[in-house]
Amino acid sequence: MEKIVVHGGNKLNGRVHIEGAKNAVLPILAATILAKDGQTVLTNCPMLSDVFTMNQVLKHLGIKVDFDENKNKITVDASGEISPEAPYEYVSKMRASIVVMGPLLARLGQAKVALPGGCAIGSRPIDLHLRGFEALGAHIEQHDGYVEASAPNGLVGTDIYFDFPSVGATQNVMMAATLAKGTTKIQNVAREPEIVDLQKVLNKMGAKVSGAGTNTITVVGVKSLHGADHEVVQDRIEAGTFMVAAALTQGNVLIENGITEHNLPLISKMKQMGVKVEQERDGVRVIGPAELKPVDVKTAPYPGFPTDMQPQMTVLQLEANGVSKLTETVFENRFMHMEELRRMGANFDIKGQSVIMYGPTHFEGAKVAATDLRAAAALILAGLVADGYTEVTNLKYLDRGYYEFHKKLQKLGAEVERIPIKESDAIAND
Ligand SMILES: CC(=O)N[C@H]1[C@@H](OP(=O)(O)OP(=O)(O)OC[C@H]2O[C@@H](n3ccc(=O)[nH]c3=O)[C@H](O)[C@@H]2O)O[C@H](CO)[C@@H](O)[C@@H]1O
Ligand SMILES: C=C(OP(=O)(O)O)C(=O)O
Repeated sequence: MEKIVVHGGNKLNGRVHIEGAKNAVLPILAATILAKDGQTVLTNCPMLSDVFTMNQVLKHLGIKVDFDENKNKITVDASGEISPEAPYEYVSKMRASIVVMGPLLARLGQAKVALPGGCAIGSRPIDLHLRGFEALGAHIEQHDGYVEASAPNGLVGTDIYFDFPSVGATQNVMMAATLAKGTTKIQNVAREPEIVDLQKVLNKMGAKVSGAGTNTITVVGVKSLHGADHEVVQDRIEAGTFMVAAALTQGNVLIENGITEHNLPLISKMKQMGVKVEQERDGVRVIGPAELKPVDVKTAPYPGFPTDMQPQMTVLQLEANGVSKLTETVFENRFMHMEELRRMGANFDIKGQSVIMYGPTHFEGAKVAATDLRAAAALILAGLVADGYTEVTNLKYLDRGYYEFHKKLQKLGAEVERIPIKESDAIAND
């Protein structure tokens, strides 16, 4: 086991390279299940533990997967016989594996996937996914911790309305509909850039999907799909995390090839706080001010403020001079990082879905533990501006979504290292 040790106080300066998006590549890997012919070649794939887990899921299904890590390239060949079952060992490691269900059901007329269960940020049910499959004509049964879907005569296109624009349900149902008979219209869908990226891949594979990025997606069913080549879209959450790092440390950082339009809610709030954000030829430049102004933020589905930037944003708000509020509307339990930040000197009250923060904070280095992926990033960010040393443990969460985070921070001038945990420390962390 390892920990990250940060010595705070350095301003970040320089350029940072951003990887392909975790939340785009995972559903795209699931989509490769649909290709009965040919290979799918994905480039700009981030080297993250979640990506390795999804590769394992595909391999378990009988699909050939080759990850050329030097080239960030994954080649998938799903042309042979495949199995309909994704077992608990894999699904429990990563909730996103539930998105294999739509492609399996579409291709095989059946799917058996372990129920993913809850996680640190909330309960995360899959009722919207299942209702979508049922509307397409699938029969659903749940037993022994598994959900089984079957449609022996194939799925049939229909009109579907989601009560909430769930990202995973949108992806799962749009993939299921690609091979359905007739047309499927899905309303109140998620509009995230990762949904747009999935639509691009599906269409390259021969599907007829339109509307991604709006609140209605239309899928005209086709007979079969084939492999395709695709470059995965940039990770807007990794980009946003480095934007916050620059703003927080009074730094000056160029986010290489940053896609401003994917981070508008974050950029708008940072500008209100006094941060300079400028589009340049090579990317987005972020310059942190001497003093941050307080702001109120509310998370919402895209194009609202992303919940995946919420923990990082709370660190920036805590550093601001005055009272800030953050309201979390997407997940019911995403303030776990706040108590760790309290150990570093943060002063705040949690009232229902909101946290009221009293800045500016005099962050002090402490031993803290990550509770989930973005919490891990937030604690490291706080360490960048804390007096003394901050030690962050539970890095398995960080590795789900950030590739060599400490090395990228080092390159920008932070004093940060990743080192093995001594046995005596590990006991304290159990
Ligand atoms: C791999 C991936 O892309 N993960 C992202 C995806 O997760 P994920 O796809 O799981 O997120 P959803 O949009 O589905 O979930 C959002 C909310 O809807 C609820 N819900 C969802 C489905 C359902 O059937 N019933 C239901 O009630 C969830 O409990 C949650 O409160 O979108 C989230 C919201 O932007 C992000 O935080 C995650 O990083
Ligand atoms: C919550 C996240 O991911 P996942 O849905 O994969 O847990 C995230 O990326 O912040």
